[in-house]
Parts: sequence; C-alpha cells; structure tokens
Amino acid sequence: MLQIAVTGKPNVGKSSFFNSATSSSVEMANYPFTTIDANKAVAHVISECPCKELNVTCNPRNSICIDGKRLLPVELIDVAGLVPGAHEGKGLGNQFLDDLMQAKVLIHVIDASGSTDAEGQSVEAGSHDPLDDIEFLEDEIVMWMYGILNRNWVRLVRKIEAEKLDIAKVIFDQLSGTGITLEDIIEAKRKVNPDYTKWEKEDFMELIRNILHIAKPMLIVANKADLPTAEENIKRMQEKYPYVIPASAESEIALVKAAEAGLISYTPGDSDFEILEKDKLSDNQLKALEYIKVNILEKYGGTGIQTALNEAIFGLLNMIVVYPVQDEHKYTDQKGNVLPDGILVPKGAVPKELAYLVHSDIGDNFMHAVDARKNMRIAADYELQDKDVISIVTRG
Ligand SMILES: Nc1nc2c(ncn2[C@@H]2O[C@H](COP(=O)(O)OP(=O)(O)OP(=O)(O)O)[C@@H](O)[C@H]2O)c(=O)[nH]1
Repeated sequence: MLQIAVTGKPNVGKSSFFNSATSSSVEMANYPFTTIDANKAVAHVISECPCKELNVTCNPRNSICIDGKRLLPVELIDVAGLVPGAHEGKGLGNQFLDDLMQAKVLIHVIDASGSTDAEGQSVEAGSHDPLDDIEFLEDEIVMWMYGILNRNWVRLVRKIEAEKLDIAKVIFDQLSGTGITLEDIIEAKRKVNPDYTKWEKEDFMELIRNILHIAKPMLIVANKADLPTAEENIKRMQEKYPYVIPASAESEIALVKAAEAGLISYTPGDSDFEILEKDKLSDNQLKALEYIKVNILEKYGGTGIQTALNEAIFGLLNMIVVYPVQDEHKYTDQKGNVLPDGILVPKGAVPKELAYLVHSDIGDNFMHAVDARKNMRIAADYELQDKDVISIVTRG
C-alpha cells in the first residue's frame, strides 16, 4: 500500500491530523485493515468510481464505494520527533529520518497560526513565523543525507576512479533503504557540476535537494487555520510554495464527533454540514458549529484533511486509478465481483506495469491487455488513463 508520512515539529497538530484522517476508515465495516501499529493506520483517497458511468453495481474488494465515490486505502505513518538537530541524533534523531524515508510522499503539518515556536513550545498566537518551519524540515533531511554521503566520500571517489564505477550507482548504494531510486539520482545529478571530483559542500547540498524534490515530494498542511492569526500566514505560504492546503484538524474532529452522535450530517471531505438535532445542541455547541461553518468550511471549502490526502496522491505523486478485471464484458473478477479493485498507478504506466502491481505471477505471464470499455486490445506502450477498466490476458 502507498505510504504517506505525516510529520512536523511538536504541537502543530500532527496527531490531530493523523487521527482525523484515519478515524473514519475505522468505522467502515468490512475494512480489512485499520490500525497497523502504533504509528501507522489506514486512511483513504477518494476518486470517482466508474460504476455510475458504466451503469453497474460494484462489489469492491480492496476499497469501498459510497454513492459512486471510490475510497482507496493508503497508509499513513505518524512520524514524530522532528526537532532542530534531528540529523545529529537530537530527539528521536535518525529513527525519525528512517521512518520518514519509508514514505513516497511527505505531509508536513505546520501551525499556521504561529502559536508554537521553533521547538514546539506554545507561544502567543501570531508571534512565531510559520514560514521558518517549512525550510526547517527540508534542512534536517538534507543535513542527514549529507552526513551519509560525506562520510566515505574521499574513499569512494578513489574507488570510482580505480574501478571505473558509475557515480550515480555509488550514490544510490549509499542511500539504500531510503526508497530513492537510481533514476531519481540520475535525474537530480543532471543539474549539478558534472565533475564530481570537485564537488564542495554546496554541490552536495544542491544534489540532495534535487533528489528530495524528485523522490520525496512534500505537501504543506497549514493547520490551525481556524485561528484568526492563520489567514495572513496562509496567504504568504501559498504565495511562496506550490502545495499548501489550509486545514483545521480540530474542526474535522469536532464535525466527525457531532456526526457520529447523530447531531449533524457530515461526511469527511464535505464543504458543509446539516444540523439534524438542533434541540440537543447547547448554545456553545451551536456557536462552535457556526464558527467552523463560517471560518473554515465557507472560507476554505472544507477542513482540508481529505483534500490534503487527495492532493498528496493525485497531485504530488501524479497517480491515477485503474480497475483490473478478468471479464471485460461484465467487468468482473473470477468470482463475479464487479469492479473489485481500484489500483493506484503512476500516470504514464503501461499495462504490463499494472499487471505486476496486481500480482508478480500476472506480470510474469502477461501477454496483452484489453480496454474493457471499448472491448479493444491495447498496445504494449499504451499509457493507462484514470478510471480505465482493463482486462489482463496471461499465458496458461
Ligand atoms: N485551534 C486549533 N488547535 C489545534 C488544531 N489541531 C490541533 N490543535 C491543538 O494543538 C495542540 C497539539 O495538537 P497535537 O495533535 O497533539 O499535536 P502534535 O503535533 O501531534 O504534538 P506532539 O505529539 O507534541 O508532537 C492540541 O492542544 C490540539 O488541540 C486545529 O486545527 N486548530
């Protein structure tokens, strides 16, 4: 399952974000996996299910369909321990960085209201500039990777020369376990001085930043957007960085709780709610709900939690959803389940890559694929499209 790391300095609302993003999956009946371990749980991203358009009733297996919306599971990892000096082993140090590197995409939770200082201590709202926190995470990761690469560099350069090794492959081996691919390194290296024997600290830093931007894209969640000091900071963040999602984890938690109690009707991701039991709500509760409506839902179009997850997968990672089936006429698997699985694949993937994502045996025995909508065989280099329904034909 695709992994998303949720991180940020202490007190910014990481746990609140993590809990609000994963609690709704827990409620879902027949969900095969909920809490994986203490700091991992399943959340979901939402995509339009092809069932409506194909006029069929689907029987999802790896996902859930609610009113034509397909909820696809992703794994969230709660990575606590970001403190200044983490790369030198402060706080949870390298454990923090190892955990972070498991994920394909990072969600960096920021206290947009500026009420926590650089170390995560509470301060007067608006007195800390949250823009300073954005650079700080990347700096910690860069310094940590620099430490790894720099450690044996002189010896490695000699070895590269003596044994005529490929520099990108050598860097790749040094960074093993970080999920960074050889292709990522080759691409990142193009923009730095080609003569690696002359690399200074700045060249390493540039290379590492390039690698990070390619291999570990980062989404900024501007949390605590409900506080009055957040608005101006959010504007400044959005002007400077491409992926900033205003959010209020606390509002999401409040709305989900009220919905669970039957007081309002609200589904995560909605941009509005409806009060069902006005008489059972106290004046304070009504005021709080009104505050959320005006200051979060109407202002930002939602609490930002579901938007952030969707943006991480479909925006930053550029994924699409493809539906493999066995019977291209009925859109079913072997057992007759209609549109059983939605699979997240990177945009640009071809049918054989989909086959491997379904199962390695199916990949090994892949012959060709059929576009079930058009009932037509597709070419080996056909780029899969979002919501494609594909039947894979295998040998034997
Ligand atoms: N106003 C407001 N407060 C929030 C929001 N999200 C979290 N908080 C508050 O911020 C404080 C920290 O929240 P946590 O979720 O524990 O933060 P954390 O980043 O996990 O903190 P650590 O466990 O210390 O790393 C708590 O008092 C929350 O109630 C939000 O969206 N709005």
